[in-house]
Amino acid sequence: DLYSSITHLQSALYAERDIAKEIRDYVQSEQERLQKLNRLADEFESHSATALQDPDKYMGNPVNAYLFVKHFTLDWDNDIDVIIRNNSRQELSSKIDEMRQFLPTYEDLSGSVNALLRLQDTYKLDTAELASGNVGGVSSNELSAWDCFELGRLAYNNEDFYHTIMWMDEALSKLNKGTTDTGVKRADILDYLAFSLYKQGNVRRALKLTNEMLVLAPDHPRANGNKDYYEKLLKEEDLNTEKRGDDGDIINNRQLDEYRSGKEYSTYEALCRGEDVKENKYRHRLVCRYTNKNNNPVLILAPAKEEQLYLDPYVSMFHDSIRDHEIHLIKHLATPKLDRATVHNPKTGKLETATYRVSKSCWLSGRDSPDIEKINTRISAVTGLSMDTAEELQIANYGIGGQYEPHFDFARRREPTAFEMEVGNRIATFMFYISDVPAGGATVFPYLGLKIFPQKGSAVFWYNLFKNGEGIYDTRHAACPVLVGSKWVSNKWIHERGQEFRRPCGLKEFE
Ligand SMILES: O=C(O)CCC(=O)C(=O)O
Ligand SMILES: [Fe+2]
Repeated sequence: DLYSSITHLQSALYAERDIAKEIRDYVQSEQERLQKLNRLADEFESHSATALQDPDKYMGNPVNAYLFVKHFTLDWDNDIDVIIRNNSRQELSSKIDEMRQFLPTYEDLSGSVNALLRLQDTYKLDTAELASGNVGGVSSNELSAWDCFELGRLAYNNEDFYHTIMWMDEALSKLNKGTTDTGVKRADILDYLAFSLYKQGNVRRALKLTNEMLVLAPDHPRANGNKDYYEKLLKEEDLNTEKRGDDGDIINNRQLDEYRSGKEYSTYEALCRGEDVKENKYRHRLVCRYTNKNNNPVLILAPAKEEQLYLDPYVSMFHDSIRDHEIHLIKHLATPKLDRATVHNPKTGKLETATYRVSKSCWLSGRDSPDIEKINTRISAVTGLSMDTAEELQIANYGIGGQYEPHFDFARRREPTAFEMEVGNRIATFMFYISDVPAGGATVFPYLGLKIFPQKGSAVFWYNLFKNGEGIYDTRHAACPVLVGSKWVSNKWIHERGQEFRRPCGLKEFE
């Protein structure tokens, strides 16, 4: 999901605008064509009316006969046919077909639904709140009963009955509130809802809803069969087990938690929601300070504003460490572009304007711009580390739901290729936030209990390796799913080689 990019959907917005223009042009030319057709009908009417007064006399005139015949042969092919035929409609639909490549697909639809459902779980978002257009405090468009129904249906197709129930319930309640929705019928919602409830073990409510459905659609074949089946199941249950005592809504968060195995994942999700999961051991010793390692001249006028976040392992944040114009440049260099170009179309043999998606590299170096080189110099000044073995600046853009699950930035012993690298392992990570994120998208360290919410222009820095070269496993970290907005980060990985004098190796972890 690292690159689940929002820029793709943004390109679709341009395509939407262009399609609107094509439709307007089409309507305009159609209106002109219809006017011409009207005039043509007028001409035909008056001509035939005159001629039919005395057809023998009229056609007996050779000039009249010639003009009449010419009208339906030469004139027809040259002018009239063009007016009658609707070429522009063909043209419109082929232009729209051409633009389809930029428009969202069914794959995007299921991607966006999966993202939404995942966010709903991670951030414990209430279905009704979400449907009313409140995404964790940020407002969005409201969902209609039909929108909720389709969301539930997509979950159902993935056999995700848990979410099907939530969204079908919401579709029902929207319908009950009497929104003027024609897209979905109550019986259809009940159909999906009842079956999903049965699948999740809630036979009692499944039966109740199936009975309700049979009132609306008495001849529904599946519902009649299901009703008998559910009744049989419940009778057996009554005979074999004690009563549960309620109407058995056993779908709750506890079930979901059990489904999500592993404590790390739940710590990760709790941190993402902004919960405090651990006391920071170093809280009383952390400082905010101006740093200038090695009295680097780059920083004498504007020392780096450092905020320590953790001491062992060392994690800190550098505020205002990249300028707006640099951020602008980085995004510009890294964004896939829609370019218009005039090209030769082999089908028509003409020069035509076409729209292309031009993909730019997500890795930037000093070769791309001298400003990127300046950024390197600054990272070196701030961290005191050499940039000789730093990788190119890596740009990542996370769209809605985009996340990066817990991982290490250094290579483990069992990944031999990384150890064969001449530049060594990744000794440290320096990561810029180059956007704000309205909701979600924190960087979290589950073992340290650290949660860092992106601030445009700030950077996070940490060491991945002890002085003896061993990996610091406590640096395991993750990027939380983006709830609202688009998150941009830019990573600089710094390697061991070249740091011999700046951060000398030791035999132990710290000496
Ligand atoms: O985007 C983030 O917050 C973390 C990214 C990260 O850990 C990585 O790219 O290695
Ligand atoms: Fe990372």
